[in-house]
Amino acid sequence: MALTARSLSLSLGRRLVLDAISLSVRPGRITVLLGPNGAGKTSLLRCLAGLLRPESGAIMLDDAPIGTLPLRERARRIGYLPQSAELVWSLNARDVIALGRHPWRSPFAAPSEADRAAIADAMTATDTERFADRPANELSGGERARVLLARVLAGSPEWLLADEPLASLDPAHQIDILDRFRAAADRGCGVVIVLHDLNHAARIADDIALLHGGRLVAHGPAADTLTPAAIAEIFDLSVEILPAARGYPMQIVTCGRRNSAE
Ligand SMILES: Nc1ncnc2c1ncn2[C@@H]1O[C@H](COP(=O)(O)OP(=O)(O)OP(=O)(O)O)[C@@H](O)[C@H]1O
Repeated sequence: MALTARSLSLSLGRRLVLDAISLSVRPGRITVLLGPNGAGKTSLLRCLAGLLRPESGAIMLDDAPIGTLPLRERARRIGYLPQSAELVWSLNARDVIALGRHPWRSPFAAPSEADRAAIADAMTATDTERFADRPANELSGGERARVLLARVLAGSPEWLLADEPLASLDPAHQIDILDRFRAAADRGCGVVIVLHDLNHAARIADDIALLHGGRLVAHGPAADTLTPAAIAEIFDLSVEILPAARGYPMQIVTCGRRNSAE
């Protein structure tokens, strides 16, 4: 079982944003996509979710091109959390989260026991019970982000694709959510996350995919990919790598821009 990009190229407008990317991610593992702004992380994630059609190459889910899967099956199997989502519905947070069960429900049927359990689990995982009955469009940015993540988790997807899920969360909820991604992977879910924080990436990733200018520069365990040389090259940063400490397999200390720190 795998979610695979085969020689994937994508242009948006006149810009080549993904250039012959080949990458395979597996169930039970967390893959973090890292790279500077504009590197192509969101574009790759949207292709993996079947939301963007590449101009060449293919996305395969197991042995099937993703575009050949019925939409309902795709929605059941792949949970996609976009980078930012407006909440335009005047629904309370609980009802927004319950929308995550949509691919599993029959029209007009009452929620099943499985639906209710999945929604409750997702709310616990994201600590959203406290504001479950408030209108979702009146929540703070971080509260809204947790509701939208809960909505994806409620769908119990086999593949969880999340684009900067920590961006508006406070530090405690960032750690909670990283732990949730780990728990999902431990249950066999394949997780792909776009992050910007190098230490969060090192903490959570089984594998890191480094993107730069639409190309896949490296793919493998953090210790092999997050080297000072690679970070200097891709992010134009000078860093020191310190040994493992307190749950972090390595600590990346940013010293400054590559040139100014020399
Ligand atoms: N609709 C579009 N039309 C033209 N170019 C686009 C479009 N959407 C994105 N791009 C370009 O594609 C490139 C990759 O964008 P993408 O959003 O995938 O990058 P990213 O790595 O996720 O960046 P960030 O870290 O800033 O979120 C960028 O150069 C961006 O300007």
